[in-house]
Amino acid sequence: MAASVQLNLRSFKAPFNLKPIAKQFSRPGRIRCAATTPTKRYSITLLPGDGIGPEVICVAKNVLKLAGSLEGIEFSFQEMPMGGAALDLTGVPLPEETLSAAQRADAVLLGAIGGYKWDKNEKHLKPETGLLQLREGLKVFANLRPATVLPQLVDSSTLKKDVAEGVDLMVVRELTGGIYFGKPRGFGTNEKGEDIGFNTEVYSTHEIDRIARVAFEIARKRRGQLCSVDKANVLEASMLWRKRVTAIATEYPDVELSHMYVDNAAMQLVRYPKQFDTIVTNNIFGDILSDEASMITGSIGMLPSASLGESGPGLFEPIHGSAPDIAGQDEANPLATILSAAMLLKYGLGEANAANRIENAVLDTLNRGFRTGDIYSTGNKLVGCKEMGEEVLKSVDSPVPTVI
Ligand SMILES: NC(=O)c1ccc[n+]([C@@H]2O[C@H](COP(=O)([O-])OP(=O)(O)OC[C@H]3O[C@@H](n4cnc5c(N)ncnc54)[C@H](O)[C@@H]3O)[C@@H](O)[C@H]2O)c1
Ligand SMILES: CC(C)[C@H](C(=O)O)[C@@H](O)C(=O)O
Ligand SMILES: [Mg+2]
Repeated sequence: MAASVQLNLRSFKAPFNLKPIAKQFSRPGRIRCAATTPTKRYSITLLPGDGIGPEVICVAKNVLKLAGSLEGIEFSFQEMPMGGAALDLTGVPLPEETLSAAQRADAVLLGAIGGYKWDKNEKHLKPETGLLQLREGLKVFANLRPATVLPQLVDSSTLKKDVAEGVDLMVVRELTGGIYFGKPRGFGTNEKGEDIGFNTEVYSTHEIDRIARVAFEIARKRRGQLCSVDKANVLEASMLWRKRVTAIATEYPDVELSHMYVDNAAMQLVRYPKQFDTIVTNNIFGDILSDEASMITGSIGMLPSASLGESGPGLFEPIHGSAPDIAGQDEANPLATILSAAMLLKYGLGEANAANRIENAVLDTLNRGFRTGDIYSTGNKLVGCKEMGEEVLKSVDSPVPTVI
């Protein structure tokens, strides 16, 4: 039973009132036959990808399906190839059919992509390039990566209990700009005839302003503190970042803004993570800091994410990768993907009740002592990916209190 479930799920509350993005939270769903069957129907594009991707997606799909059905929601799932799986099948990491299926869907749930097999591929034939093309193609510029230390998992944190306990932060990562997409980039030769590789960190005012506004909106709905992380002591793109975030702050007098250099932020995250409420940062710093933040919570296998744009479907994925070292062994922790499905319901479809069912079920499963290897501590029940999924399904099925 989930009656004892207690958690500050602040990180999961719909964070925006930005008008364009807010549409995604209130999307009513399509009524198939309103008079007699109040079933809401949504189409979900599933992109299992590579490595542990298909394992965690299989589990999360079942959880999504059950939580939806208990709230009168029916899903039609369309599974499409992506990443290495798509390379093997079609020769490209993001086939046009996959992108257009994702664009047409109500929401997209991705497992993970990548693996040793494709590591030496040319850039345009890497699974990771497909992921960047997908994010760009869906125009999902705002990547929300909540990191919450669940009371049940304090002992799984690599940090001391008193440092980890109560951590509840949100990394707002800019996702479609910066060094990942900047030009020029490529390979060449320098004046000494040596090979060089180069990338460009570039941000425009527009790109910074829109992600800053998303972050301020989120901070406003959380504890009212926003820390902008940059490298403005060295990088021009960060100098503009700091200037624009400071300018946008005037629209949010109720939010307390601070700035921090990324090297210090990396250190502060393990020194005293409770100082952070909402962090806003660029694409690459957000990638790195969110992996770091995940370990405070116990495992990278716990962290979900939501990537949202101004319109169109959101993209929901765990922050971890394809974990080739444990792929195919039923060892993966599926909770990050299950919690990403909860974010899909809440942020992508505006279905907060079904999302709460999933979040509560995850807590209930942890309360009942089930743990995959990455979050295992003595006295708990060690299970694999599939069994963890089955236990979450049992918890979804039982009555759960609504989380406020
Ligand atoms: N969004 C994505 O699809 C994504 C994200 C990160 C990395 N990648 C790709 O994944 C591949 C592997 O990258 P990596 O090893 O640097 O990162 P990774 O996140 O795949 O794995 C890092 C470590 O965390 C563990 N881990 C990750 N997810 C786990 C889970 N759910 N349960 C238990 N343990 C888990 C792995 O076993 C590994 O030891 C690379 O090809 C990389 O490009 C993809
Ligand atoms: C696989 C890679 C392109 C991706 C990123 O860097 O964004 C991953 O690390 C992530 O965090 O989703
Ligand atoms: Mg990453």
